[in-house]
Amino acid sequence: MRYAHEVGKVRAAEGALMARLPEGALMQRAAAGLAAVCARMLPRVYGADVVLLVGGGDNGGDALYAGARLARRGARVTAVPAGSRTHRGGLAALRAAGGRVLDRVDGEAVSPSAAAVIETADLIIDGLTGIGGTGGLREPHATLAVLASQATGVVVACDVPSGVDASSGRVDGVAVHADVTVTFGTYKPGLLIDPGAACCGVVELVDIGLGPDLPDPDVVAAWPVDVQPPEPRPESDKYRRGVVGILAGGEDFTGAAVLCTGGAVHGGAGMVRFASVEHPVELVRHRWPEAVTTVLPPGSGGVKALERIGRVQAWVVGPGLGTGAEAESLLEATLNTDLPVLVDADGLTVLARRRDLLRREAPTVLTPHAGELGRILGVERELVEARRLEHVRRAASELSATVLLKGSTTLVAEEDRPVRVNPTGTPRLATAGTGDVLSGLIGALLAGGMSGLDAAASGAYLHGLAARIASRGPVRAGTGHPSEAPISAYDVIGALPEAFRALS
Ligand SMILES: NC(=O)C1=CN([C@@H]2O[C@H](COP(=O)(O)OP(=O)(O)OC[C@H]3O[C@@H](n4cnc5c(N)ncnc54)[C@H](OP(=O)(O)O)[C@@H]3O)[C@@H](O)[C@H]2O)[C@@H](O)CC1
Ligand SMILES: [K+]
Repeated sequence: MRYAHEVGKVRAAEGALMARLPEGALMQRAAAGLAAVCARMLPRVYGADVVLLVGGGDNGGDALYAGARLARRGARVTAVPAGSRTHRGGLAALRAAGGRVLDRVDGEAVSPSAAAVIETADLIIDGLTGIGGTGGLREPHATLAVLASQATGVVVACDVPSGVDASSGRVDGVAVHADVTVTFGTYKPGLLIDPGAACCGVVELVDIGLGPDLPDPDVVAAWPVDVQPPEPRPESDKYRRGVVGILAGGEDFTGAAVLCTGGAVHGGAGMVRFASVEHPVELVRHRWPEAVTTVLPPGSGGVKALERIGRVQAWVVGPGLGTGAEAESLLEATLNTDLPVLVDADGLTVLARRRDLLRREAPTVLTPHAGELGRILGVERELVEARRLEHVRRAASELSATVLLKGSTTLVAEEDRPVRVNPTGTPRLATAGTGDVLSGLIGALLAGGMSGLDAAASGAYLHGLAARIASRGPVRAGTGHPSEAPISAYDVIGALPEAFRALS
């Protein structure tokens, strides 16, 4: 796992470690790591034009010491100081190494000479704000951040791209858009969660020895080895591998039923039981003959319906189900069982008015997007998008459920556990029906015996990986990048076997 700690924990660990080290040692470790990454980014350090954007705190100090190291290797280093003060030791080190220091930038008026060096630099180190940054960037930092983001040189953010809130990934206003972020001691949640994550480029972690002093992480992101879907054993039969029951679709909404069932069929379930009214059942039978289907006559109550369907090990309720009395009765019946239940889409709309149904012991997994979560919590969608970590945690705690918040950087939260941030995925996943595939897939993993947190996080991982596999073609000659194509929800289902194989 990649571990991320919020600012308070980083500072506490730093304090404990600094007490055992000579003064300035930690900053030298950070600066050495930063300079080493910068040197790797340049074709030649000797003669390269390097600009340091230097804020008033230790983040600026790191940039100055790293700049001094590059200057000693022959780079032409220019510091652009911003803010009311500048790190003294760092400034002296840069000057001693032959670096140039421009006049301090005040207000919005960045001098033409400062703007010109930023524009033409081979590499820009962003040392405006790190973990000490609070709120939206003030001037002149905001203008400098925009100039850096627009420049043609490589932008390397020191610890955190300035303008990104290190603990949450919030960005109020502008932020530096880096090609590489060199972060010290531990990842910060804001480097893994959008909108902050989108500002980071590639994140490089520099070990400065904080490890032994760091407590449990606040946020974690899986490596492939951390994702371990249930493996069938030689003695497994279809019942022991887990039967997932899907209650989805209606006369008007049939696609969700077919896609959700497809996610479960390719998600490793031993058997998929699908139940709905006649039309979606016909379509599911046609597309997924593997599924065992049940037609629910209109008006059949929830408990009776579950009896007709037969035994399952986990339920998925909601995609395309509608939000009326029948949908509510089915949702209530499944939540009254002692089985794991995943609630998605229309099921979440019903839950928004029936939160009482969530008083249960068995695992409950909710898979909202920002709008659905906003409806359940009674806040605007935009606010959820802007503060994803805060809202997913709040939902998990208030609803006593595992909550998977879909979107760019999908998050999975459970009370008192580190939040899982999904590292896979592609913006091409933002297309109709992919959420239905995800809920079927997670349902299969739940039925296979995974906990709510593991099933949701592993499902998100596999789903995002399948989307990448589906959208990416061969590497384009001369670019080093794979070609890409738009994908459909069906393509994601089709790529699930390869995503599973990539983990084994
Ligand atoms: N912890 C560790 O383990 C280690 C930490 N290290 C390094 O120290 C960094 C933390 O340094 P830090 O505490 O001095 O804070 P920092 O990020 O420089 O920001 C403070 C400055 O920013 C300013 N400022 C704030 N908000 C602003 C805004 N919205 N808009 C504009 N300005 C704003 C604020 O201004 P003020 O509020 O004082 O006017 C002040 O001048 C950390 O990220 C890492 O790089 C490593 O060297 C060693 C290991
Ligand atoms: K920075």
